[in-house]
Amino acid sequence: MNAFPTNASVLIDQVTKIYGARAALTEVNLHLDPGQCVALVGHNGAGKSTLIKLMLGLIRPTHGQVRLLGEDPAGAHAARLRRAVGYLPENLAFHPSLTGQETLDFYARLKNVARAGNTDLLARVGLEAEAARRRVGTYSKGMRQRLGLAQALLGQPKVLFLDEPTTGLDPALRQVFYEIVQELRAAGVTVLLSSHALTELEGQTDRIIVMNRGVKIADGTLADLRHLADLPVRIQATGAPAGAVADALGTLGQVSTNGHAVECRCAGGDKVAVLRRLTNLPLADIAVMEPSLDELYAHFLRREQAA
Ligand SMILES: Nc1ncnc2c1ncn2[C@@H]1O[C@H](COP(=O)(O)OP(=O)(O)OP(=O)(O)O)[C@@H](O)[C@H]1O
Repeated sequence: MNAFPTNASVLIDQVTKIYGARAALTEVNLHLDPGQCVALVGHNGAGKSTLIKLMLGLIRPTHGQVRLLGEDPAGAHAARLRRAVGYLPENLAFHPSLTGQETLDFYARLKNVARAGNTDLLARVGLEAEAARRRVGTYSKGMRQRLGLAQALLGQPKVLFLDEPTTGLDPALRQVFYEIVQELRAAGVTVLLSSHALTELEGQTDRIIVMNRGVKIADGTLADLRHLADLPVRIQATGAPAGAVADALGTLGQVSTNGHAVECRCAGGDKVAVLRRLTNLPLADIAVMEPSLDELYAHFLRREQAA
């Protein structure tokens, strides 16, 4: 475990998990630090849920070690450790005849934490008194997801695992959701969220871990992943003819037309030089489009399949 920082909230050290003849995870190494929001992305069956279950101590690795807040999450102190952890599963089913307040009180008892702050916790996730008094059976998908988040926040966890937390939420609610995640991160909470919604993760997470068929294939900040992938940057310019743009760029980039704009593609390392040349032209507007997380993800998968 020496390669990992000692203050990491979660350590996954050379972990392999085998079910029958199938390896769900193969020699995975990763660590999550306090105050970090990390996205775990990958296709269906990539091993995301298996990783979260290992971190929660719900299953044990076939090989390797898992540490949660410095301890074995499936070891002797599992019950105490779980109080320091919040988990929002992908599909959380609540009893329809309980109210929101009763549901949260029920989970507080299960987790053995005080119920005193539950009304405030419900308000924090946007379930005010009237909503908290309603039966969960009458809740919208968004309200159920808010209640799920409140359940995960019980006991002020130090580590939070959120499995596909924004699926089915409208954009406004997603915004609220990410605001809460930012507050938690600022308070030093470690947040791991698994998601298929790559575009919305941009700007919300400190790091992105890409899984494919049980193997970690990329791990870094968006800037790290962009640097590693070295995909072309697209620059759209309007107001100058394509010929003039192509002449200005020479061999620095490829030029095509996209509607009324001229699009230049260039290597990330040539971006600044290309912009310098373009700004000598009488442009009306210019936009730089870095490779999106979707494009990076597709790139890492392609690279893996080609290997
Ligand atoms: N309890 C189990 N028994 C047998 N195989 C399992 C079990 N749990 C997971 N697997 C297998 O392990 C692999 C990884 O599954 P996992 O659920 O971790 O993927 P995932 O990335 O969470 O997928 P999804 O996005 O669909 O939730 C898959 O091939 C899956 O079929």
